[in-house]
Amino acid sequence: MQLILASTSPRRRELLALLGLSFELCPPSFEEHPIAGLAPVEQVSRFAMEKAHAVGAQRPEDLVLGSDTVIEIDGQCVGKPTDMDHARAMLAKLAGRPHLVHTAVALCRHADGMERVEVASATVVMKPDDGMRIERYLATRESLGKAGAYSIQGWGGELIERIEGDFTAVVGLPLRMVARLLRSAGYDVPCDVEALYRRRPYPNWSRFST
Ligand SMILES: Cc1cn([C@H]2C[C@H](O)[C@@H](COP(=O)(O)OP(=O)(O)OP(=O)(O)O)O2)c(=O)[nH]c1=O
Repeated sequence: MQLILASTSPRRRELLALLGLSFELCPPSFEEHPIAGLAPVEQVSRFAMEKAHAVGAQRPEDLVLGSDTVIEIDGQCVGKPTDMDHARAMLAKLAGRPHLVHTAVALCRHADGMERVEVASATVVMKPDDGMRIERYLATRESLGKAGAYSIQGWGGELIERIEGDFTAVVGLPLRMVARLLRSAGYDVPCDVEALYRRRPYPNWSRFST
């Protein structure tokens, strides 16, 4: 049984590789169509499951992992910015306050109908904008392609005061949860996950670990 990561995200590929597993990458053919009125946790679960099933339908014997990350603030979902102005508006909204980052992990295997999905949520507290911090950050061009328009593992770390929760959930793949889900689906994960969380071998992980 092959493990497939249904993702185009380099961050998810790097994070899953930290578990020391061999896996194949398959981009899901998938478009995010948010459903109005759906709570952010339900929305993110649906997207993760849809990504997993988009690949699972082509590879019925294999174990497919899909994931999705959204930000929640004031009960609303914030996804990825469409352009730099959108990124600026997102960061201004997040500045000086806490928000939630939800990352869903979905597993499916079409051959036996197995599917499961779970969400890891972390709180991220942003520094207030000092009139320059956001503009300086936008100049790094890191915002595009990132939920909430920032990258905690990159220069975006400068925008963040602290986090409460799993750092890897903020980056886009909560590894403790992934290992547990894979094991519960009968997949061998030989990695010592707790030792990995003590070593924190990813940019900014040690800085923000809780
Ligand atoms: C908040 C945050 C998000 N992100 C990224 C992780 C995800 O790639 C992205 C959220 O968008 P997603 O839509 O969850 O994923 P994606 O389109 O990038 O990749 P996939 O092919 O798996 O659907 O934001 C960071 O890299 N760092 C962060 O601090």
